[in-house]
Amino acid sequence: MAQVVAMRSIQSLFSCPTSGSVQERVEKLKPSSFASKVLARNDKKSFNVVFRSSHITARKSAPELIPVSPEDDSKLRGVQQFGDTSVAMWSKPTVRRKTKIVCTIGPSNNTREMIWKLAEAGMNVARLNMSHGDHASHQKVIDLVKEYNGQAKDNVIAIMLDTKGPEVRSGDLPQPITLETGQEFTFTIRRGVGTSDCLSVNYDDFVNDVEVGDMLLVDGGMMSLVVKSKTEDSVKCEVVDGGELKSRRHLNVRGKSATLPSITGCDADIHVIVKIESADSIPNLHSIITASDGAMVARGDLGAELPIEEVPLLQEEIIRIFHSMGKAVIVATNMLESMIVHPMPTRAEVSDIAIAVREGADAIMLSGETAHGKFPLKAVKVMHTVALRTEATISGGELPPNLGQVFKNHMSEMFAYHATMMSNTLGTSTVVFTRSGFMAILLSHYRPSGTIIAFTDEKRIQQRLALYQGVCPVYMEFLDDSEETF
Ligand SMILES: Nc1ncnc2c1ncn2[C@@H]1O[C@H](COP(=O)(O)OP(=O)(O)O)[C@@H](O)[C@H]1O
Ligand SMILES: C=C(OP(=O)(O)O)C(=O)O
Repeated sequence: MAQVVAMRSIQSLFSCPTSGSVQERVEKLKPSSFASKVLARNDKKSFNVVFRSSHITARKSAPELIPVSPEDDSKLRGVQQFGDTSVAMWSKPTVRRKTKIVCTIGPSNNTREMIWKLAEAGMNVARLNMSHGDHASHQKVIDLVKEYNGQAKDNVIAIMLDTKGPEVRSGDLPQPITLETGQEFTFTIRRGVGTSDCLSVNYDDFVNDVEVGDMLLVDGGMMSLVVKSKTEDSVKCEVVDGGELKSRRHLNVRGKSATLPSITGCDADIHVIVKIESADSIPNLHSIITASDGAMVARGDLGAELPIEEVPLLQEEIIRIFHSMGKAVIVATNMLESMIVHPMPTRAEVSDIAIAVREGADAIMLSGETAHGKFPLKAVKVMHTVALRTEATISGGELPPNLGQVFKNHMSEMFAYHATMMSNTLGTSTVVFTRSGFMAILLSHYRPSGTIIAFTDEKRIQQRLALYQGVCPVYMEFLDDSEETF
């Protein structure tokens, strides 16, 4: 069953003035005087009550639940007011953030308390990087997310397993070592080596793949070494840019893709998101799209294998191509890197988030910022606020160019297209009833201005839909008679 209904959204407490001049907006954004601060605090109280007391039902209007901490409420009121770009006849569409946030789970946030707090702060997808941690620790996180989902009515968290794919990594070290510029350092394919001048790599063909003169990049270029000589099992290098080398770091050869075996098949009923991380994948994007449900723009590895100046162009291109084919795209790596150690992002990082949102990414990702950073919650809140603010400036109504050619199901596309048109014109949310998730994904593809509230009778599908731009997935039991369900 898949049914689409255009639905009017609650206006809640938000007022909707027209966008105003830049000067007016700047005035509004200036720090408030004491009097207005007191007012804002009083406002916040009622604002919270209204938000927290909303529930989603099939018949009632859509709720205005925003996964955000209470202290952000006053800021968000501002966001809504300044971002009214709606062309809608009746009202401004909902202010729920559409771009989803992926948080990598690691030592900084793998507790029950932190998973709950991250979810409340805006996490939509929990990512487990299988290159780190062990199965038991990942299982614990999966159980915690399931527990959270079990008690959260309408804020479900998807789980993304980042499998140990075809990547070259250095081995484990008892403690980080310092590489000094100019020193000799050896990588070996022998297992279990981890001293101050020699370290294992996890890839047996490493010695065959690299050549004398190649530049090896650690963590996408945080450190680099030039290859001086090779033996049967080792590669002797000289450190060009030194630094602190920790366990299990990414290794790339500048400008080369490793000839690593890739995953060839998968029987499980899972969504497959491919990581676009090698130079080799770029000419093959079209076949990759067909074989996957979406893509992650792995900017770290991409920027190591290709010249860094190509990364923003590739990001835009990958988003465009995957989106035009109706597939999800996640923009990953370094989005708020400085927040691993600082409580405030750089302005360039804020711009980076805004660009990914404007380019139409379904999701934006935090890696070390949440996995081992000092400010995981603050990082999520920054991402949430910047995405929401940016989305408020994007006018809806632009349709993907290849209408009727993506999903090969013209009737569904027609429904999705016209529902999007209607909801944009009326300034409403869209409600869809979907068993497989297909119709919700199709609607997301058209990027309506309002939220897509997707009711499904499959918990698995509800979780999966959490990744898609603009989709608010809600579980409900469907009755045999669809009239009764509605
Ligand atoms: N499950 C985990 N256990 C321990 N540390 C982790 C885990 N997941 C991530 N980390 C830490 O967070 C960092 C950033 O995560 P991520 O970007 O996924 O890793 P990487 O860049 O190594 O591929 C990792 O380098 C690692 O130090
Ligand atoms: C996302 C990436 O991979 P990882 O998290 O494994 O560093 C990347 O290379 O950008």
